[in-house]
Amino acid sequence: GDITQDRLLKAPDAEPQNWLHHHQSYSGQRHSKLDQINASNIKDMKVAWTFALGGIEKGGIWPHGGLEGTPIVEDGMMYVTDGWGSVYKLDVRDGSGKLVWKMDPKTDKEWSGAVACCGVNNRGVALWRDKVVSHTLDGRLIATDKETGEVAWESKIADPGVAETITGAPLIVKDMAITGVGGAEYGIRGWIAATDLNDGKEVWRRHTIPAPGEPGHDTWKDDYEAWKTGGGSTWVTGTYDPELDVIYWGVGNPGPDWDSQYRPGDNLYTNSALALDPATGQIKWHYQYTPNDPYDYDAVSEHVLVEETIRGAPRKLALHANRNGFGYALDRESGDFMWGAKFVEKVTWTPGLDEKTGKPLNYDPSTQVQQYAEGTAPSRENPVGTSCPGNMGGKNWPPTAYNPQLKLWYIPVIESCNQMINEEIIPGESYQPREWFTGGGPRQHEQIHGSVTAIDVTTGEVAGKFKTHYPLLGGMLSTAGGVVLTGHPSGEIYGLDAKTLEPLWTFNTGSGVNAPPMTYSVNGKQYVAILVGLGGAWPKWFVDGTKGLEKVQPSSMLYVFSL
Ligand SMILES: O=C(O)c1cc(C(=O)O)c2c(n1)C(=O)C(=O)c1cc(C(=O)O)[nH]c1-2
Ligand SMILES: [Ca+2]
Repeated sequence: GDITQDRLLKAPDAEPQNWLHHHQSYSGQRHSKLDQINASNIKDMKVAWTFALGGIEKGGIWPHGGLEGTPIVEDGMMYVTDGWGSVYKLDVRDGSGKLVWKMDPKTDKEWSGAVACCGVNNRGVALWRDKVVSHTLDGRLIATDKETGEVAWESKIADPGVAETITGAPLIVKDMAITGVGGAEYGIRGWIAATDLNDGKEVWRRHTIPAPGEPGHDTWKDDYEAWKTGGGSTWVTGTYDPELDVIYWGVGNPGPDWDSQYRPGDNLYTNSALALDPATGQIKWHYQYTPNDPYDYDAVSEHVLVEETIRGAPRKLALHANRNGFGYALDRESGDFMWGAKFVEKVTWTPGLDEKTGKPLNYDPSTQVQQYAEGTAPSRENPVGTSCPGNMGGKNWPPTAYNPQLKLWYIPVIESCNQMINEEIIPGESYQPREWFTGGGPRQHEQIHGSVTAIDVTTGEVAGKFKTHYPLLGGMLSTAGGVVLTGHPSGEIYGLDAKTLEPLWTFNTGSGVNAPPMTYSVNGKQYVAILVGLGGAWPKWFVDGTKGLEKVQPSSMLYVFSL
């Protein structure tokens, strides 16, 4: 069918059998109304069918790719991507998956695999009108005919000359594709771009690091143009509130990551939530989580839009689980801080958040280079800092889910601490286009674990934890059947009770899971689908902190379950 703006708006209620948005709805709740599979019968869930994708060839510095995408399903047709951006259309109507077409964008593997900081990643497609819209790691936006699999047009929107890459799925708002970019580890100046889907032309491009004269530029206090290489990537798909007509998008870490002395000041709009006007890309408000970040605690993660009563007043909220170990509820009309919740067991870099402002308690607005807790931040004087969460964060990109009946928000957690090493960046000398510009790097030093942590959104309190041996690198699905699903890097998929987080069902896929589950229904039967294949940042950044995972073999499979 024709995917209109009206259909995208109504999809989660009007057609719960389909999954039309990357985050399942504009609100990003990843909560499905389907309830055929529920807490009492999930124990009987079995493999219905599987499908093998490609995309695990080596490229550049990466030993192999993995799968991180969320499948999209419309009326019995499924669209999935592999890490190199090939799109597969599968006919899933008769309880199996048959390939209809494959669109291979012929991504430049050597180039893009050499400048992707964190793996050969592609998190999926979006649907618009009669097109499938997707990104490639080498910086393109592609519109493919849904019926034929022929490319209708493509547009180069990121600049390979400065190592800009694209790993996220597009967000479709009013005939535009909204795209974020990666590359902060190479000193890019981040942006969010809107492309007109009728002709592939740019509508606006909002840089996340303000130029001289723009609001926020005065938070870059150096005198050698650190803003030009200031990072602020935007590599995770945002959300959209159609009533307020606002796009919410998270911004990544400042560059260089671990030499915060190179970039004195708060470094707006890095590590911030941005509320954007979809017509112009103007910033309506911003909220910065970790000013002058020395740890790589980015804020790229999705902002989940929910409505709840807090301290007696109904609020429109944006929920965000930050790499710094805290979950936040912001009032999404004003950007005001509502509550903060520590969702990891161990946070060492700050004693907590200010109750009123949500800023780290040891944030000092009168200094230009933040110290935070002693010994945690790497610096030129003390090059080795040790901090919890570690540099992968208490939660990385894998999406959260929200159950509006239970008012519970489920976070896929990484429990870690690690050393981070400072290397001084020399103004005017250190920066080379397409060269690493991190000002140091991480070192793992202890085994990393994980959990699903549930937060009660009305209070901001932790309501439950399901502990996992390895960090959760995949993401969450919540359903009206009262279950929560997630995958584990050593191959298990868990179905948990939505209230108690008690495991009700486990299945081992035989490889590692690095992608979020989704659900759909066809001919009256509900299915749960998940891509399987461990890649992402893990093969390069995580290995010493996750003993045992080196035995997990690369794979590139789609698993689909039903009763
Ligand atoms: O700053 C950036 O531009 C950027 C981009 C990406 C990416 O696009 O995948 C990651 C990161 N940073 C990052 O810090 C990180 O931990 C990470 C993990 C992953 C992954 O897919 O597993 N990507 C990225
Ligand atoms: Ca980063």
